[in-house]
Amino acid sequence: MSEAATPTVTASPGLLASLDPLLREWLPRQRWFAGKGRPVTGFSLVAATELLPSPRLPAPLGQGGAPVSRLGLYHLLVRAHQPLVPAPGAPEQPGDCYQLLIGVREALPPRLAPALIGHVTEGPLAGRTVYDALYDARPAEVLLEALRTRARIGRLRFERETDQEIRTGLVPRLMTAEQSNSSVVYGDTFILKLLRRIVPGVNPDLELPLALARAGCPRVPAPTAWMTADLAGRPWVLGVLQPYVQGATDGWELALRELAKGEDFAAEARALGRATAEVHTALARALPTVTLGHSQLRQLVEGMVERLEAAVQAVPVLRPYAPGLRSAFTALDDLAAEGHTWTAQRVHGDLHLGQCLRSPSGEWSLIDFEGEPARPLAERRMPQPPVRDIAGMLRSFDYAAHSAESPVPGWAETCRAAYCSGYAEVSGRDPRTDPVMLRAYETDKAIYEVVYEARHRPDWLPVPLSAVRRLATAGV
Ligand SMILES: Nc1ncnc2c1ncn2[C@@H]1O[C@H](COP(=O)(O)OP(=O)(O)O)[C@@H](O)[C@H]1O
Ligand SMILES: O=P(O)(O)O[C@H]1O[C@H](CO)[C@@H](O[C@H]2O[C@H](CO)[C@@H](O)[C@H](O)[C@H]2O)[C@H](O)[C@H]1O
Repeated sequence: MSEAATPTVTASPGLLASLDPLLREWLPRQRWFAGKGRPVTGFSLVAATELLPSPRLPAPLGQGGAPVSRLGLYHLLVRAHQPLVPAPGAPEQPGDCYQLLIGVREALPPRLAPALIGHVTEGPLAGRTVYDALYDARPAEVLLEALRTRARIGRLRFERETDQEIRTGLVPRLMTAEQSNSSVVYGDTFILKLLRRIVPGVNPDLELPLALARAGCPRVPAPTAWMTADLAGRPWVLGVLQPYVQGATDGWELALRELAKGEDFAAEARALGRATAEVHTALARALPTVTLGHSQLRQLVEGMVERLEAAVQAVPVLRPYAPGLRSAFTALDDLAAEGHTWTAQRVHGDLHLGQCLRSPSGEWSLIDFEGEPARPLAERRMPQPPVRDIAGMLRSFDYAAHSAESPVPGWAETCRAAYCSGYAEVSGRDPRTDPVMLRAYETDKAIYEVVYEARHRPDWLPVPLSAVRRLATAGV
């Protein structure tokens, strides 16, 4: 029986207490930590699974003189407690749940220095060093082996599509790019995305690619296997394994490369429009669609107005544009009041150039169907007008044009037109024939981007702000 398939204990008394002070320091420094700006004041354990038993001190010899494993491995789901606001004495509450893979060693070899969480001084792991085990080959192999063998370990469930095989001996490497989650590439054959912030229920990052692949849509890397936790009778999606598109370039990189050469991007933008329409058409066939009448539209518009108001509070530079931006939303409500209806369906939910991969043979795939992670899961899984994704891509062309070292006049406009034409060729619907909905979603996205940039990349703030200026006056 492989180590990964060995049934193990699902909790180790005192484990979390001994890690607590180290995690309080380490967790907020991670790129994927969603509660930035507020301290972590404690943790509660959602689930703990021992995947490899921890080394004993001093490291003993096993039977026949063979050394016993020097690596322990825990899979943890922990809820971080944080104050509601970053003020001293503010009431705290259990917040987001995070997935951690904790490696335990007596000492960390230098190659694992970037993975260090800290040295444990108390409790069952006292005297050992703990670290983010995804940086280490052996723990990453344990996960792949569990997926390959469809293991069940404690509450962890490793599933695989019945017609998909995973061969052994694939060498893992952690992707080090700054991301919302953590991904490990295995021998350039598979990529395992481990979700970091975990929510109960079906996650669209598995649900949608699986539905698309099963419907025969070739525009997504088809999930090969996935990992869930069975908690309180519900599956919590923890990770998805997909084929790795070797030599792929993402749309953002490609667009910037073409811009630097002064080239237009129309042919690729058209292909991206076609790919988006293929995905939308397949999603509309595979999953429910609904008709949005006035009352549903009103709710949608109210959501947009609320986000605008919250954004104005968070980023006051938006204030002078608020009336113009609001008019983009009320125009939509007016159209609905006249009896206009729209079809809503499952969509990508956070589409931009960085979410599109082009293979060396020129085929486009869409990835990362998680939606906007900050929004509640139920909202992310609701049918929505497909124009939402289109607006996301149009914003992305605008971002690329603004990021060019030497601007190419008309570049974004050409991309927009080509993308919409490509979309119309496949779907039969040109998004430009629905300008009120398009403006409303572009406005909503630009406002989101203003908040995102103010929080994460203040140097980029002028990019969405220039769109805000344009969109605030577009209806006047
Ligand atoms: N199937 C794939 N083949 C090749 N590279 C991929 C694949 N899926 C994701 N990637 C790479 O991994 C990066 C992160 O993936 P993504 O799903 O966007 O994760 P995150 O939610 O962490 O941002 C992508 O930008 C892309 O470079
Ligand atoms: O990468 P995520 O899916 O987590 O998305 C977040 O980060 C994106 C930036 O990395 C941000 O996208 C914005 O910047 C992009 C260029 O870097 C641009 O192509 C997008 O159009 C623009 O929205 C995204 O908004 C945010 O959710």
